[in-house]
Amino acid sequence: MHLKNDLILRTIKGEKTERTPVWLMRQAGRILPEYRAVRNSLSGFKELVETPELAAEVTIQPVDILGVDAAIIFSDILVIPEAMGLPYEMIEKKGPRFPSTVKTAADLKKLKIAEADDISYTIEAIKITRKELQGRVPLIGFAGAPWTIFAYMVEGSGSKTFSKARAMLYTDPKMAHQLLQMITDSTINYLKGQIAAGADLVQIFDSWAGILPPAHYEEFSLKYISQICDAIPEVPKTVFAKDAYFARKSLGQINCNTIGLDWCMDIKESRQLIGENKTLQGNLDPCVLYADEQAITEAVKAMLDQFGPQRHIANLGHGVYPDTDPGKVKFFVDTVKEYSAAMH
Ligand SMILES: Cc1c2[nH]c(c1CCC(=O)O)Cc1[nH]c(c(CCC(=O)O)c1C)Cc1[nH]c(c(CCC(=O)O)c1C)Cc1[nH]c(c(C)c1CCC(=O)O)C2
Repeated sequence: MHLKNDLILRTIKGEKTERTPVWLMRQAGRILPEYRAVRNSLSGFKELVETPELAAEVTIQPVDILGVDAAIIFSDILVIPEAMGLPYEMIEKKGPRFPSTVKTAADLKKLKIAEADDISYTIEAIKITRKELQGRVPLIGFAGAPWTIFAYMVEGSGSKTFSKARAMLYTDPKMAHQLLQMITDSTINYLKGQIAAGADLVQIFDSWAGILPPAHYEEFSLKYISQICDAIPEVPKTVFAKDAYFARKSLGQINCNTIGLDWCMDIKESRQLIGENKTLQGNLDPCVLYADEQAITEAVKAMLDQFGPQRHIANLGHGVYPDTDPGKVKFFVDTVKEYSAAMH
């Protein structure tokens, strides 16, 4: 389908553009009252994820309301473990929980490699979204990085330390690699399904990258992210490895197009480490959006000046926080558009 706004795709190729594209991680859900309204009409988060028409509706809301330059499909990274045979629950105000976790070889044996068809609700949601967007903006597909998915499958929930998951890397590295490979194969199947359904680009979220020592990061995370990137030549790929400042040089060498930066990563230093051939995405501190408009304007300008006019997709350094005023988010989007247009 012809895209009326392909700023992100041109920026990823390194082309000169009329302004910097902008979207927000976790823009679908979390902040909009319009999302809450849809969500409250259902039994909970999972029902929304599994109802394609409504998932498509909340995917498009931020495009209509905030004016972002891309939609990201409404789903969750945890649909992969579920499709492999390890279901999750989403506990209101607390987050995800796995009633059973992977502890032993017997637990591993019960799992399978997921096919895209096992997550047909999200594949269907992508088809509907794509149709309803009518080419207004590109649609981003996504998955969790194998290490981050592994962390939830072994730990069973969120955690400050993920000590059960990290322990397995020392106590049974062979089993850890087996599980990581199964997650990787499942993720490749799933992302290929998303692309066939109409995703224009994909992002891999390695939310728990930063808790691994650098050598473990290379062995247990980057290796598998790299496999995924190599297996998906069809569309541009973004890798966001939160807190993995130590891995920026290696990330610059894998087969992806864009690297996401969190707000603690120095922009110029990141550009030096990653090199000139990748597009960078990020990286405003999500807390800037609690400040007044003048402070937001100054922070946006400082960010845009440091990234420069090319090979930059403006975003926050992590997902937008749930209690952020949507008006401030809109102001952020508008400010990026206005100031970057002047800069170009
Ligand atoms: C670690 C992780 C998860 N999910 C995700 C990550 C990686 C990104 C990151 O680091 O923030 C990714 C994700 N989750 C969701 C999306 C939708 C698309 C988007 O707007 O980006 C995406 C891309 C919806 C969601 N996923 C979740 C919600 C909130 C559920 C609700 O109350 O409606 C949404 C909109 C629930 C979720 N899902 C997860 C957690 C820890 C939680 C609870 C805390 C929270 O994020 O609100 C796992």
